[in-house]
Amino acid sequence: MILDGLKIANNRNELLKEKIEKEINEGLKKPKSVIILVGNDPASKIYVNSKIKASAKVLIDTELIELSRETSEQELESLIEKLNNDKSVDGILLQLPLPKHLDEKKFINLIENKKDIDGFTIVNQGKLFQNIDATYAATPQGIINLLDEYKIDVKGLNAVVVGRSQIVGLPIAKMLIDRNATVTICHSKTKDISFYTKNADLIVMAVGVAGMLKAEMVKDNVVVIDVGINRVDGKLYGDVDFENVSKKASFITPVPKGVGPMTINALLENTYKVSRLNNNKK
Ligand SMILES: Nc1nc(=O)c2c([nH]1)NC[C@@H]1CN(c3ccc(C(=O)N[C@@H](CCC(=O)O)C(=O)O)cc3)C=[N+]21
Repeated sequence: MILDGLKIANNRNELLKEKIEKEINEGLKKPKSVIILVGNDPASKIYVNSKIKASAKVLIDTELIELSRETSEQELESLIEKLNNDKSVDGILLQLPLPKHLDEKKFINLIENKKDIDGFTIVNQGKLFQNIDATYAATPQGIINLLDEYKIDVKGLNAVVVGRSQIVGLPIAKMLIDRNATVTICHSKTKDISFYTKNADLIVMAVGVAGMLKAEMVKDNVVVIDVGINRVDGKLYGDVDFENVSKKASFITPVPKGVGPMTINALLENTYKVSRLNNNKK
């Protein structure tokens, strides 16, 4: 069965829109996020545009600030500080990757925690790891929302996460542990990934290698979550050999229309959340 991320995300976005609409009628301000895009990476532009479109549909205002590839550290720093201090701005999203001369960690952590709709700052990441309510990273949160919507209970499952990034692999592993899965994290130096995946009830692929998870690497009835977005000759592929793995899987996400739209939905839900915390200060 295909886990229809697009449909679920659309449903959740519709509910969010109704909630925001009602609050606007009651006199509250629209939530507002600012997206900072440095340089003109074509993939980043596509993602940013889809975030702006999705925001408009749920009545969240967005402002896009495009900076040149040559933006200095000083310029980016003062922009983030200005947005931190602007009470009309609820959320700030610094689109990654940044050009090489700009240190991503440094700038992400300049964003005020309460405006960090990505959940990427040290404090918000730390709050996830200490089970304190916060904005959590959108892709792992979106995956959990998708599993919840399909009532897939991960308790007691052998879960294998392939990929150990700060923004997907590590936080999804933590979220799955919290839901009582037994989690193994594999990565580029793992000797034999299929040793782990063959015994897995749930696999999260988040590495960025097109078609890496093959049918012979999984058991029957596995649940497969594909976070990969790999563009090959203009076509989009996940990290899973979908055609063959889908024959063995009980549930599987497609690419596109799987995790991607759920990520955007989680970002919108985070934006709404921070805006309502910020509201009394406007
Ligand atoms: N600060 C920051 N926050 C992010 O959340 C962030 C980021 N930087 N940098 C890049 C990644 C990537 N990302 C995606 C979001 C949606 C889709 C998405 O909706 N994809 C569509 C397909 C879109 C297409 O055709 O390319 C789908 O899967 O159906 C994909 C990728 C968010 N990211």
